Amino acid sequence: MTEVVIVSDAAAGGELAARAVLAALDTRPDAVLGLATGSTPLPVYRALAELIGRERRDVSRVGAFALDEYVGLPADHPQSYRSYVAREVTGPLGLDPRLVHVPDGDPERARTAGEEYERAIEAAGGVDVQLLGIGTDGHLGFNEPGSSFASRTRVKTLTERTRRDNARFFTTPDEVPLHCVTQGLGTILRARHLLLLAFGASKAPAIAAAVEGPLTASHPASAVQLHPHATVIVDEPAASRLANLDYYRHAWANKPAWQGI
Ligand SMILES: N[C@@H]1[C@@H](O)[C@H](O)[C@@H](COP(=O)(O)O)O[C@@H]1O
Repeated sequence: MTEVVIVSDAAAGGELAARAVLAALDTRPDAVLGLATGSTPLPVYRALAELIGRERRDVSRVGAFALDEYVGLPADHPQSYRSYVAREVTGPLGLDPRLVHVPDGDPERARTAGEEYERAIEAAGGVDVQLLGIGTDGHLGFNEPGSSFASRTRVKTLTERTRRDNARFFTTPDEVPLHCVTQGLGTILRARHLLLLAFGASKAPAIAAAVEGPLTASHPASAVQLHPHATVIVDEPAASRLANLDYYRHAWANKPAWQGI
C-alpha cells in the first residue's frame, strides 16, 4: 500500500527520510540512491549530511542517480541539476563524484541521453531508495501530465505551469528551459522503495490526487499507487486534503517498530 506518514515539519520529514536511506546503507554499503531536486528534498540532504558525519558512516561506495535535468543550461549554471546535486548532495554527503549521475542535458546529446541513462542505472543494479518531490500539477521528476506509466528516461517539454513554478530559481521566467531529460514513470517505479515528500499547503491538492485519486496519467504522481513499497511523507498542510487522514495516523501510531518505513 501507499503508506502516508504525517510529520510535524519539513525538518522532521527530512530526518525520517534520511534514517530510511541510512537503513538501506546498513544492508547494502553500495546502495544506490535516487535523487530529487527542488526545495523539498533539501531537509533530507541536510539530515543525511549531519547523520553521516555524526555516525562516521562510510559512503565511499554509495551510488546516486538524479531524476532529471534541464536541456540547454550550461552544466555549470547554478540552476542546472548537475550543479544542484554537486552543491547539495555530493559535496555535503561526501559521495564519490564518479558514482553520482545526472542525465546529460546537452542539446547535442539529448537524443541519446535517455537510453544511456537507463543503461547506467541498470549497470549499477537499480535504485534502492528513490527520493521524490511533487509538482503542483502532479509531476514526478519532470513527468508532466499525460506521461505514460511505462515511460523511460527521455526528453520532455515542460508545461508552462512548471516553468512558472520554477521561475523563482531564475533571474527571468524566460530563462527557464523549455525541455528536460527525465527518468520515466516506468523507470521510477522500478526503484525498490519510493519516498515521496511534500511540505506546505500548495502541495495538498497534488498529494490528495496522488494518494487517493484515480490512477491516471493526467496526474503522474498517482503512479505511486502501483508501487509495492511507497512512503509518502507530508506535513500537516500538505496532508490537509487527504480523506483518510485518521486511518493514516492510526496505522502509523500502531506500526510495529521493527517494520521501519
Ligand atoms: N523536477 C523537479 C521535481 O523533481 C520536483 O519534485 C518539483 C517540485 O519542486 P519543489 O520541491 O521545489 O516544490 O520541481 C521540479 O520541477
